[in-house]
Amino acid sequence: MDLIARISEHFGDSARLKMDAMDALAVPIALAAEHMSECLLADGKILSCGNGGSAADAQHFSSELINRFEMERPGLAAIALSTDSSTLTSIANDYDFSQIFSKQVTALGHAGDVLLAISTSGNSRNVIEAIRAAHARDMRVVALTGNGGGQIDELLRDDDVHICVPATSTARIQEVHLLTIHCLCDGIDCLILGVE
Ligand SMILES: O=C(CO)[C@@H](O)[C@H](O)[C@H](O)[C@H](O)COP(=O)(O)O
Ligand SMILES: [Zn+2]
Repeated sequence: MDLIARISEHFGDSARLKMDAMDALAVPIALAAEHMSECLLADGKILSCGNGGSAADAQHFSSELINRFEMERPGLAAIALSTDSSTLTSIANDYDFSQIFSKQVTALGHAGDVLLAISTSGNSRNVIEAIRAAHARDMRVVALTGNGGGQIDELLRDDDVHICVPATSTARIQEVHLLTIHCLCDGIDCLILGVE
């Protein structure tokens, strides 16, 4: 087993995908940053959700809004829906795992808020139900997906934003999702602080 060769391949694949995806993703990422900054400036908040690595991404994003990214600014309103073990276990136990995010969206979401829905396959039931709940609350959705967007692609509305990574490997898609999240944080900071 030539581990060095495998590592070189991972680095090469990841770097190539990032460069290849830039043309397709720059416009929807910029649009998502505009929607999110408008929402935050209007006293709205951003809810975020996902499973596994995408749960970590949802938390990563909300912590960079609540605390800071790279520029000094006031904290921004964001809640990751994957963090409260009492809420998550009681919803999964009493109802169904597919409702762990949607019940939180219904309880916490208001018209004008934004849901950042993260799924590499686009097919995770609990993320799909969260999107349905956001629409029912008149919230906009920013979907971060891959694999063609799966069922989430069919669910999104015209005023939602779909950032779909053109890849099939979960790991590679997640790597572009993290870069996208940092672009969103930077875009939000620039728009809110009026950086030229
Ligand atoms: O991080 C990884 C694999 O890299 C996994 O934990 C992955 O996030 C989980 O399998 C998720 O359940 C996949 O869900 P999704 O991205 O398809 O919505
Ligand atoms: Zn970060």
